Amino acid sequence: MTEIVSLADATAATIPAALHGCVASIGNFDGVHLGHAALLRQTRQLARRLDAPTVACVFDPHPIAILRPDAAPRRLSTISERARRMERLGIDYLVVIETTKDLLDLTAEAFFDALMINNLRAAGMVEGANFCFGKGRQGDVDLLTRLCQQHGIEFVAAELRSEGSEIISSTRIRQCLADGDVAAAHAMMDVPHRVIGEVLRGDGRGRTIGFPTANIKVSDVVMPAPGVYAGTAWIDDRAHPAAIHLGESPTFGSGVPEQVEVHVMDYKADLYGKSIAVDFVARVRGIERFESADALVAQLQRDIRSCRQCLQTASLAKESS
Ligand SMILES: Cc1cc2nc3c(=O)[nH]c(=O)nc-3n(C[C@H](O)[C@H](O)[C@H](O)COP(=O)(O)O)c2cc1C
Ligand SMILES: Nc1ncnc2c1ncn2[C@@H]1O[C@H](COP(=O)(O)OP(=O)(O)OP(=O)(O)O)[C@@H](O)[C@H]1O
Repeated sequence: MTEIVSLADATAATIPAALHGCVASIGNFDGVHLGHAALLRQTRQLARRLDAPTVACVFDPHPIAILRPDAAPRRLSTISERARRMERLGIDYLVVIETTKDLLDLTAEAFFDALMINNLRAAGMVEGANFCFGKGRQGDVDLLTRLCQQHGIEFVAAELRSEGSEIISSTRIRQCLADGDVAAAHAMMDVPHRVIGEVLRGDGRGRTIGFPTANIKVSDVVMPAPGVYAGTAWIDDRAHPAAIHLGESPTFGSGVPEQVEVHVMDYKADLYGKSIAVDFVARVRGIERFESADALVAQLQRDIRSCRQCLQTASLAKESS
């Protein structure tokens, strides 16, 4: 289990002693994509060699939310989802550092002293070549290498992983989702994009047309572009194939732009009040306005077939990879 440790003030040496002497990596690790995973595996390897615990440090809220609130990106993954993904990579602790203006004002050297030396007393560090730290992102990997040398901390520079011709990053994955390309986001994270929320009562129209939908109130994560998607609904820890409608319902002149409605296939029980996780696997089509409820129903029947096919193809691709 990756244990979540909150650090309200990184400049006060309050981290639990169990983390002292760790091998650490700092970042946002939003989405815990394949680049992050490769880096965190190296963190694990170095920690094995040094017989040390493994620590990933993230900032919450995202630093941009403090520096330029209007430009702050929505997160790909909640903190607990990041911990869940890190568990499989052998990370013992996820330190969540509260981002404050004072913290972001520290020079690179002062930030390193506060977190790595006084708090974590790190034995090792692993970062990618594009890592920056300290006020105005002035500290780079060259400076980090020197600081680690001075303090007898073993430093490993992780190679940057790419997909296609471009480096994988959380920013790139957010862009894929904004374009509705959930399959590309999936390819870069190794898991589909996930939203989690409570099932609320909708207008009840879905049931009357033979396609009941669970209306989800989603937490503050990135939403893919409006459209119809094939996905998986996780109910009580069990996976069910699903057809997802994200956006307004122009046929009925109802709904709101980020409305998530999930038709869980082959499922009959009442879902109201339950919290469910929804994974976006493949995009099927855009939202359309239909001339009648019958025309929508005919399209929904085709959508269900397309969704089943997409899910089968995705699971075969996963098996063969
Ligand atoms: C897979 C799927 C695709 C849908 N596609 C459309 C669409 O293209 N246009 C539209 O107006 N509504 C679409 N709907 C939304 C239905 O209009 C909506 O689910 C229905 O109004 C039920 O809403 P309610 O449960 O809030 O009553 C789709 C629903 C599902 C489950
Ligand atoms: N593609 C990658 N391959 C290997 N390491 C990476 C990759 N992307 C980021 N890293 C490293 O992971 C750590 C955490 O980085 P961070 O969370 O800022 O990732 P990011 O995906 O680049 O995010 P953003 O898009 O918000 O800049 C840093 O050491 C960074 O250099």
